[in-house]
Order: sequence, then structure tokens, then C-alpha cells
Amino acid sequence: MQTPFALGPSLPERINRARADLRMGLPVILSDTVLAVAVETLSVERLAALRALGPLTLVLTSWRAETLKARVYDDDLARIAVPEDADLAWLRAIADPADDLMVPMKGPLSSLRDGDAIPARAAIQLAKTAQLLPAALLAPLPRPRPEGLTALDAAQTLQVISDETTFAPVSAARVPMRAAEKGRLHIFRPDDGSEEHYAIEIGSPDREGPVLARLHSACFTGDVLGSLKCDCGPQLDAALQQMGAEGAGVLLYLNQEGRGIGLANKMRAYALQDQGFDTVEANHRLGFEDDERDFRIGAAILRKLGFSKVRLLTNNPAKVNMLQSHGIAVTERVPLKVGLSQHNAAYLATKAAKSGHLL
Ligand SMILES: Nc1nc2c(ncn2[C@@H]2O[C@H](COP(=O)(O)OP(=O)(O)OP(=O)(O)O)[C@@H](O)[C@H]2O)c(=O)[nH]1
Ligand SMILES: [Zn+2]
Repeated sequence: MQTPFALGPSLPERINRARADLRMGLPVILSDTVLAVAVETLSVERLAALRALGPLTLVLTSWRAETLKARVYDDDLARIAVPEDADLAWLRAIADPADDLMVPMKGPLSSLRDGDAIPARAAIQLAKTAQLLPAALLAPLPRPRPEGLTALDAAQTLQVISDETTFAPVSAARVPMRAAEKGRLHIFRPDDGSEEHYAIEIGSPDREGPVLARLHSACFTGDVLGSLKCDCGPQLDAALQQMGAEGAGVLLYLNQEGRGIGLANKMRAYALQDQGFDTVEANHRLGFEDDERDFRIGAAILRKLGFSKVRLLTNNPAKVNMLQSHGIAVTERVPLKVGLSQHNAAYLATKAAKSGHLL
């Protein structure tokens, strides 16, 4: 008999549950072969319990492995055999670059070549999308399997994480703003229950013509604190001002703090910048790409709101290309150059030199 509806969690829902598990320090079962935990949230007790199961593997991204001079046999990641005497401090020091300059020689690290890298890759993607440090520890799955743990197929997990997220509108209401009295805030929720994103509609933009649009990525430090280290706060204000002045526009406020690495990791990146690394180097030392944002989200929300053509406020040509390749026509790139200060001059210069931003 066909089940009329499913009460159990779908794969995207189980993936989202796995992220919460990793953030709590719980292991996740991958491909019926391994238990994976995030190094960042691992406790001494759980490490001891995992060690009792057999040899442990530490998974790092190729960026982090490169900094530590560990060999990379799996393109984007390195699987490292964990020595028998390695303790939690050893694992943490490898995962977290905070003390790299004081303790430059960590290891020697011996990278594994054989075996399946797919569960390792899924563990890294889960840790990254849970906004934890991209470092995971793998242990063999015991028989019988431990009860109550989230179990995922690693290959399917990678597929779902790379798939486009679908959104549903949740609620919307009028919000008059200093920059524009005719404002409306719309909340969009991903179908897997993960992070919500917002759209601020100003005036009543024509759905047929190109709308003045901005894809703003959350920046707690810049948007809320008025940090001078970046130009986000002034860009947010200027975008709303321009939409107010023209009488119409749409600003997406995407909760992709720190170019997608989350605020905790962004503060780790800032601490590395205080040690002399630039914004791109800092991300790489942590094990991240320089930009971990999924810009398809912006395109999906614009489409949901009924827009297909934009005049895009940005200095980042990658945003223009991404929107175009996801079905939104960018009829014009409108530069947004505000907020230069002595504190962010080097940051903006790095973005121009390394990330293709237009000065
Ligand atoms: N990881 C990291 N993120 C940062 C840093 N400084 C700002 N951010 C984040 O970067 C995002 C803003 O991206 P930017 O690179 O400034 O600009 P953009 O969105 O690519 O391009 P524009 O449309 O021209 O503003 C926000 O999510 C900020 O939180 C940093 O040093 N490290
Ligand atoms: Zn910022």
C-alpha cells in the first residue's frame, strides 16, 4: 500500500539536522561506514570514545593542508592519519590557525591516499555549512550502530548541498524607513528550515522593467556596529537611500555573514588579519575558499518576488555573472562606492587585487 504522506525527515531535512548535531558535538553516521564529528565542537570524552573504535582520520581542506605543509591527494581535501598519542589540543591546533605563527611546526602530518574520500568530503561540507571550522574527525562505524545518531549517505549529501535551495515566502509587512517611507520587509524561509533571508521592497517596483536591486550580505560588524574595517554599513545605507530617492527598488539582505563563513569564523579571520594576513589569506588559512557564499539564493528570491531584470548596485562583477547565469538579466551595473576609511583601504585594495572587485 502506498503511504499517503511521509512523516519522516527528507534528506535535506536530515542534512540540516546533521548540521545541528555537529554544532552540538554529536557524531553523524556517513555512508554506513564512518562516524564524523567536527573538531571544533569535539569533547575529550567523545574523542576517547571514538578512539576506542579504531584508527582516526582527520580531514582538512586543501587550503588548510597547504598552510600546514600536509600532502593533498584528494584535490580539495587531505585525510590525515591521527597519531595514537594525539589529544584534543593536537587536533584543535591543527584545525584552528590561531596559534600558527607561534607554533609553526604542527605534525609531521601523514596524509592517507587509499580509501574513499567521499565521506570525508561530506563531513567537510557539513562542517562548513554549519559554520564551524572546516575540520572533521572520522572513526570507523561500530556494529551494532549507535542509536539516535543522524545517518546520511555521503554522496547524496554532497549532491543536496550543491543543489539549489528552494524558498517559500513566510510573512511580509510595511516597514517605513528613514531612507524610504514606502518600505516592505519580506521574510523567505528555505524548505529545509535553514537560515532565513530577507527582501526589502521599496515603493512598488514594476515587475516588467529592470528594478534597482542590491544583494547585501549580512555583516554584523559593519551593518550594526558601524565597523570601519569594511564598507558594508555605508553600502547598505547608500543602497536604501538611492532606492528611496528613485522611489523604487529591492534590497536582499542575505544572511551569509562573513562571505558565508559565519560570524565566529569571521572573527577568527579578523584575528588573523591582526597578525598581518589579508582578508583572502585569512580565509585560506582557516581552510575556507575566499568566498563561500551561494549567490543562487539571491536569484531565487528575486524570481519569487517576480523580478527578472535588475539594475544591480555592486562593485563585484562575480555577482553580475552569477545572477545572469541564474536567469536574472542585469541590464546595468550601478557602482556603489562609499565608506572608504583609513581602516578599510587595505581591505578594499585586496578585494580589487584578488577578488576582482572594481575600485
Ligand atoms: N570572511 C570575511 N568576510 C568579510 C570580511 N570583511 C567583510 N566580510 C563579509 O563580506 C561580505 C560583504 O562582501 P564584500 O566582499 O565586501 O562585497 P561584495 O558583496 O562581494 O560586493 P559588493 O556588492 O561590491 O559590496 C559580508 O558578508 C561581510 O560580513 C573579512 O575580512 N573576512
Ligand atoms: Zn562588512
